[in-house]
Amino acid sequence: MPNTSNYQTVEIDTVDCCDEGVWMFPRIGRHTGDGHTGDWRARLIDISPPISESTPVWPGDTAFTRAVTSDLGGSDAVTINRITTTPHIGAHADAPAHTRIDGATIGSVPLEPYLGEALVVDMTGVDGAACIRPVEETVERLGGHLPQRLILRTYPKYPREWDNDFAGVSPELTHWFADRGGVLIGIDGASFDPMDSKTMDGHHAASDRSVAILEGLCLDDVDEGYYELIALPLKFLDLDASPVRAVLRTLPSSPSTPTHAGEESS
Ligand SMILES: N[C@@H](CC(=O)c1ccccc1NC=O)C(=O)O
Ligand SMILES: [Zn+2]
Repeated sequence: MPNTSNYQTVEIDTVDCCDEGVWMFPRIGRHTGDGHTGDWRARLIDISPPISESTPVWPGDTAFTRAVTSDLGGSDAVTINRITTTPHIGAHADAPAHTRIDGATIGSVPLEPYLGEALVVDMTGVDGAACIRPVEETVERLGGHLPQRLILRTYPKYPREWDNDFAGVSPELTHWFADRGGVLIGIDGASFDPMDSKTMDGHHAASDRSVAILEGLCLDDVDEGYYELIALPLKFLDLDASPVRAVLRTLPSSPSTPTHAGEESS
């Protein structure tokens, strides 16, 4: 059978990030969309922090623990763990049910927001909640295109321990983005609202505008620019959130994607 796919996996590199590494899946192929032709290499960048018993969680929330219930190291035929954890751990998706009594649970939200083109914006120099101006500036600098997903980097280095001072997402940014067709906002901080919030305005703005929420993304070494986001929540029917395995796949237009226009790919 001829390979009719646009892409071929050719090798795997790893680059350090968040202890466990950003995985790079260099792929080579012919990209025929976006006006690009010829060979290019796509990388898969893992933006999920590792989950283990040392992963920080919200003070008072349920930490990750595990216990072996069946053990290959003993006399059992298989190894099985039992886990206990808050679903708000590591990279995770919040459901409307997290802040709304009648809100949808994570198992019943639509999946489209969690897959597709995303813009990563560097907010590391911004004080307080992520706001509109840096997004406008980045969009302007990159040629004016605003995709439906926005990923906000506020940490120069993702914290290994709990940080009380994470930046939330301003409700104004969520409304501005939703007005322009936005369907998802992701952030590296632990929550859309500051730790002392009682009103959860950042979460409510997202629910009001049907903007999906990702929190706890590890964006170390991710440059500003356009990527494909892949970060599906699990189908937990009754839960308020779900961990996600979040990755960014580079596009021909992503930072440092080499293109060799005109060359034939095999
Ligand atoms: N909004 C945070 C979680 C959160 O707010 C929280 C988690 C555990 C215990 C208390 C919390 N918030 C306020 O009391 C999140 O979405 O991950
Ligand atoms: Zn959360």
